[in-house]
Amino acid sequence: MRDLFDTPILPGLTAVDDFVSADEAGALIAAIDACALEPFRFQGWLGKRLTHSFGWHYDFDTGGMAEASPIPAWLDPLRRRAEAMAGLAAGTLVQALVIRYDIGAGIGWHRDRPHFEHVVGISLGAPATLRFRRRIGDRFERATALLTPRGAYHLSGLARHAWEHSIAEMDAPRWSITFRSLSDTGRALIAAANR
Ligand SMILES: O=C(O)CCC(=O)C(=O)O
Ligand SMILES: [Fe+2]
Repeated sequence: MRDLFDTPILPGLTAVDDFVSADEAGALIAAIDACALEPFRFQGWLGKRLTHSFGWHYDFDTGGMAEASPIPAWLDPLRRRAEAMAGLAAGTLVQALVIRYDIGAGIGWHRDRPHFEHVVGISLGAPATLRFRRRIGDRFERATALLTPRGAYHLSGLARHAWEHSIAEMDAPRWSITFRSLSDTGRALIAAANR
């Protein structure tokens, strides 16, 4: 994503508009709604956004990773396009998390779990602002990226690892699909847990 002067807003953040067509977006939203969506769970607390993972499931209650049902056929072509957009080899993005944000749902400040490396998100429904912050001494440096409906973004490098991101509570419904690759840390943690 670039500003008026064509410089990236954050190193490691790229975004494209119109990643999926309007027809595809309608079908993807219907397919997400047909998933067994559950409120995001975090240490005994239930979030307002509804989620379902494929490929791998990171459990925020236990801090563990478990294999989940495979990425379904309806997501596979999109995953391939997400890999191409991010310059990743086919088969790299092994997790898909689908989310529905109803009115009043958002996502608080976080960095994605270290088990994962690349993050490619597809935004459906209402536009949203992805907010970024990183602590510099006693203050926060901040940046924002507009997530246009049907657009995609890729987080890697500094945007992925040094900055936190969040989305304010929505005032209209939004759906997202985020594909992730495993990190070396993630592979090591999975191997250690299976020993
Ligand atoms: O909905 C989105 O696009 C962002 C989701 C997100 O940041 C996450 O699940 O870690
Ligand atoms: Fe995230």
